[in-house]
Amino acid sequence: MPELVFFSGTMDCGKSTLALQIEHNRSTRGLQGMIFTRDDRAGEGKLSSRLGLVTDAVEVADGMDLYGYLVDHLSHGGRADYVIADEAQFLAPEQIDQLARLVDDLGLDVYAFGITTDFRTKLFPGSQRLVELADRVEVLQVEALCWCGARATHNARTIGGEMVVEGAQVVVGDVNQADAVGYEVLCRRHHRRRMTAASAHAAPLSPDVLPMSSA
Ligand SMILES: Nc1ncnc2c1ncn2[C@@H]1O[C@H](COP(=O)(O)OP(=O)(O)O)[C@@H](O)[C@H]1O
Ligand SMILES: Cc1cn([C@H]2C[C@H](O)[C@@H](COP(=O)(O)O)O2)c(=O)[nH]c1=O
Repeated sequence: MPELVFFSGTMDCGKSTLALQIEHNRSTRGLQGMIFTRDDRAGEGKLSSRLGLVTDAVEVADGMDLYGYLVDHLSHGGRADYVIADEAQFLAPEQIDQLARLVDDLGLDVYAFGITTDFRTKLFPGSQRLVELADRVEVLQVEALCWCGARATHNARTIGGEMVVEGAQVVVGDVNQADAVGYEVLCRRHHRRRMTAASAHAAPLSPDVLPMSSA
């Protein structure tokens, strides 16, 4: 049965890498994918991973009908055996419905990749719709870690290393941006306390650091 799968996790946990691996494994077996993305850091029409891999993709615009785009592609002699949608948190809820329709009406597997919540821990509308509609939600196996060593579960936005809690929901950016607006993944405890690596290291040593085993 074709499926709509939502692969989710924090920033920097390997979502785009997995998207590229799925694409590689299928394309080397002669299958052809339709790859959608939106606002990838590498630029328009790109799906990129921090491991250095990049592939071309169709840049999704506001109001673009993803179901209509596929039907048009197929009716003009194009081929698509499966669909990948990266940075799916940036898609509108209607576009997620269109992805579900690709599964149900065209019988295509659709693999969507994205972060679930924003820097204020609020759901992105596209991710909310994916949680509502997906056949499966898969949390990535590779754990991103908070500076304290615990599993990172939340995304913080930072300016000069300090966490901020106000601003637009969408600001394209990256982790490890020391000076500019950037992002850092944190465990919930340190997200709640607004403790980034920079602010924690500026503070006296505290029990917030996980104990290290001497074994
Ligand atoms: N130099 C490196 N060596 C090994 N793995 C790396 C390196 N740089 C990044 N990675 C891996 O790539 C992951 C980020 O992959 P990426 O697909 O860009 O993440 P996402 O799309 O979830 O933001 C990191 O969690 C890490 O596992
Ligand atoms: C938390 C958060 C993130 N973003 C942006 C920052 C990046 O451009 C992407 C996430 O990309 P990744 O491949 O998962 O690292 O989302 C944002 O716009 N708003 C936020 O709150």
